[in-house]
Amino acid sequence: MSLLLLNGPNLNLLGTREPHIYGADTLADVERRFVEEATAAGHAAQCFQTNHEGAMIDRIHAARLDGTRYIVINPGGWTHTSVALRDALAGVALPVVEVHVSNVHKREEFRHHSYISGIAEGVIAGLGVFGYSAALQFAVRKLAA
Ligand SMILES: O=C1C[C@@](O)(C(=O)O)C[C@@H](O)[C@@H]1O
Repeated sequence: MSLLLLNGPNLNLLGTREPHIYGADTLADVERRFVEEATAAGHAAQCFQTNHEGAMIDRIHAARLDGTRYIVINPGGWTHTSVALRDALAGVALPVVEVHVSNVHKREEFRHHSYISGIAEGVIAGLGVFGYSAALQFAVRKLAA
């Protein structure tokens, strides 16, 4: 296994949640595409979504030992609140790309700050669900370099 896609709280509602902001694709669509695109690029992939911060932190810790070489994460609302999530990602020392479906910088001010960006290799926001594919392509390139 080499690529890990993580989605935080409320992203299980993709496709039905505020579709004018997040679009019509579901999380299942996003995860299927991620695995297909990873496979096409010669990498295994796993996907995980949770609404529970401790469960996300446990999954990140497990990534140390399961062959994960790159993490793509949409931390959802934890982006703007969670030192613990940042510490978990920093703690496992795996490269991270942070993805936001919406352009958080165009939205409410409380969405402008991210606890995650400071430890991420890159940040993608506002490209819709294509952002996950862009992050994957970037990770694949980095792993080949
Ligand atoms: O849950 C989310 C989704 C989000 O991460 C995005 O994908 O645009 C943006 C966050 O501000 C929000 O809390």
